[in-house]
Amino acid sequence: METPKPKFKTICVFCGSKSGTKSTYRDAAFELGRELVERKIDLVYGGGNVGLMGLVSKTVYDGGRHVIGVIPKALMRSEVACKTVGELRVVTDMHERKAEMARHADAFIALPGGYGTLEELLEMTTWSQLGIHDKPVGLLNVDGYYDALLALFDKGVEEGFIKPSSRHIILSATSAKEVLCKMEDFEPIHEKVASRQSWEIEKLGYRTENPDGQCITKGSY
Ligand SMILES: C/C(=C\CNc1ncnc2c1ncn2[C@@H]1O[C@H](COP(=O)(O)O)[C@@H](O)[C@H]1O)CO
Repeated sequence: METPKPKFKTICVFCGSKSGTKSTYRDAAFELGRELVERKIDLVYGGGNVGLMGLVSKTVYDGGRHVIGVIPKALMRSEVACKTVGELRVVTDMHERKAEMARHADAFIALPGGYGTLEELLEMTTWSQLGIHDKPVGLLNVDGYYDALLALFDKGVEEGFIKPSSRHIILSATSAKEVLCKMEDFEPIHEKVASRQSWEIEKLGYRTENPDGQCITKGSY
């Protein structure tokens, strides 16, 4: 019997530029890296060699998969270029970085992290809500790190700020295997809109079109 084609070719991982205080965060980063290798999935990420970012990228690279790091000029220092594994793409700013990471990825996963990780996770969630992309967004809730954030999203639904259907954009799980399974089963919430719109994220912006190819939304990140 033929092995089914892997659903994702490249996954973008958002995660801390620090490793956190518990070894479970490092274990989860390593486990995710190994799981990507096992499933023959390539990695795109923020390009740093520090914290959980460094751990995931090294694990995927050492496992023989392709790794693309996308880093803004301002964060780029010569010692980083030497230590970062895989292919390094230098972009002009943080906005271009996010668009470039999204363009390369078939799906997104966030591990524990700080403001940078949260900002990336929430932006990809917002783009999904708006129908700018229809790629799965996974959240690895290691050791309950994201419990408070998930509770806030539930409150957002209760208080009428988040649509119940949008609450399901973020696919949360406690292990790499589980989150990847959920992502494989993901059905885009914007199925109709997405099929009517063609979307593309170019280096400096995005554009969505109606079925006649006329531009209906255009902007830059
Ligand atoms: C250049 C180096 C360290 C500087 N730090 C970062 N390098 C690359 N990418 C980064 C860096 N800091 C944040 N990011 C992006 O945000 C996320 C992590 O931020 P957090 O606040 O630590 O959660 C991460 O996904 C990156 O895309 C030396 O390598």
